[in-house]
Amino acid sequence: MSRIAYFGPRGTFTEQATRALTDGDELVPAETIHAALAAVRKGEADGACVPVENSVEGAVTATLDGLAEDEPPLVAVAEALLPVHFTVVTGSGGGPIRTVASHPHALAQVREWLLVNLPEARPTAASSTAAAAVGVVEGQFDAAVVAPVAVEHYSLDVLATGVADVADARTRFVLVRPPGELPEPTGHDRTSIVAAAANRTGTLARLLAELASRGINLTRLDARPIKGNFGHYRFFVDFEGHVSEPRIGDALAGLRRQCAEVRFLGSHARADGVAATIDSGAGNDVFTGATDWVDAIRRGELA
Ligand SMILES: O=C(O)C(=O)C[C@]1(C(=O)O)C=C[C@@H](O)C=C1
Repeated sequence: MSRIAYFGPRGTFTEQATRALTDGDELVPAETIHAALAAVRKGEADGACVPVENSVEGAVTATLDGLAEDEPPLVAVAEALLPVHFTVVTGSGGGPIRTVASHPHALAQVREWLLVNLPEARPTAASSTAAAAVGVVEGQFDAAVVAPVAVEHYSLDVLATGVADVADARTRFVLVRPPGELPEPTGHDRTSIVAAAANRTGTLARLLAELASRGINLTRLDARPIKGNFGHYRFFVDFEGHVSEPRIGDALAGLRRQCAEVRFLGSHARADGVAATIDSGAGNDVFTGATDWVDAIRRGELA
């Protein structure tokens, strides 16, 4: 049985994702994303589950920075995609609702609902949706916007369920571990890297050209500042394919040549099961064939 840390406390969306990604493992809540990742780095947990991106609010920056900056590196081995529909809860005491707390991502995803349904309540940021639930139990806030799983853990009154300004909102979560055996390729994989490229004309274009010229489809591009170096950025690039494929290996080698600093963040199956689009003339057979051709020349068998 593995010990898996997750962004908690108990009752977050991340707990729901962790349950979906594990089977009989011991799940250990951590108060922050940083603490969940640190538990793995310190050897206190075998893996950690953290949110990466939300379809409404975009990147979860604490996760991106934690994966890019801290040592030792961690690698994503699986992902989960959860529909994000919130439950709005209150304490059992009744009374007027003057404050409504949640994770900033959650508050941003229900802003219109709050304006219509709780116009008098002041939105207040909490470290996670579940931390907001705890705050309601402890009398700090009158209401909270939480994950459905939170009502299993805390004694709260449910005011509304299925709350979301954007009906199709989703968050993607990853399970990260120390580098080790990689997941098998499935044909519907995602590879993630973070690269710090030199601040020169065309650097980002050259980096992306390594993927485009090999017919590799991007699934996400984010930039985060390199702290203490104003104007310098790291680029997070997710793309279709698995590092074990010749075409992806070739692209990674190209990226390595372009960038002073590249960190491999994992290759694993996509939760949405979308198969990689491979342009004609850019399949693995073409890459293997080209390498075989060079090898034959080197052996003196071809000209
Ligand atoms: O606070 C939680 O419940 C989380 O798991 C974090 C998080 C996020 O980081 O976006 C996850 C999903 C929702 O979009 C709101 C909050």
